[in-house]
Amino acid sequence: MTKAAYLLPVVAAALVDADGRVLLQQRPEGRSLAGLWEFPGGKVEPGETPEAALIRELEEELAITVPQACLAPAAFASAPLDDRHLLLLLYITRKWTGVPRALEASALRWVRPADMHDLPMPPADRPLIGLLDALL
Ligand SMILES: Nc1nc2c([nH]c(=O)n2[C@H]2C[C@H](O)[C@@H](COP(=O)(O)OP(=O)(O)OP(=O)(O)O)O2)c(=O)[nH]1
Repeated sequence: MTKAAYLLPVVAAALVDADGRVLLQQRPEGRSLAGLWEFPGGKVEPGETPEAALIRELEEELAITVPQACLAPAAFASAPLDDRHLLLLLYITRKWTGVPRALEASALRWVRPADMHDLPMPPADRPLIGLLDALL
């Protein structure tokens, strides 16, 4: 059996608009995976629930507020990431307050899942595209 690497829990959101498009953000220069298009979110801090972490990240990154009841667990990804092992929990949300602004990302873009195949995304996100397409 392969020895498990240190698990890195990350939460992310597929914000879905009325046309079934999903908000992606571009990781800025100077960070790991720079230039790639990702789902907004980030690392779960020690002592934080996944949902609280996601609500915090969405405020910090996009200046939007999402009620916990509007976060629907949807899919996950499991992939090696450097010397750790990423466990990415993806939630779907269709309701939030505020207009998303790129406070940390270099750009935002609304994309249909079928069109995500043509965008550079982190390798862990690839299996999530088909799952999202089936769910939306
Ligand atoms: N938010 C988000 N992170 C993702 C996705 N796919 C993926 O591999 N990741 C990785 C990138 C990061 O290593 C980690 C998210 O943590 P973070 O966004 O808070 O990371 P960070 O830039 O602050 O820190 P670092 O990676 O530069 O060390 O998960 C995704 O779709 N959304």
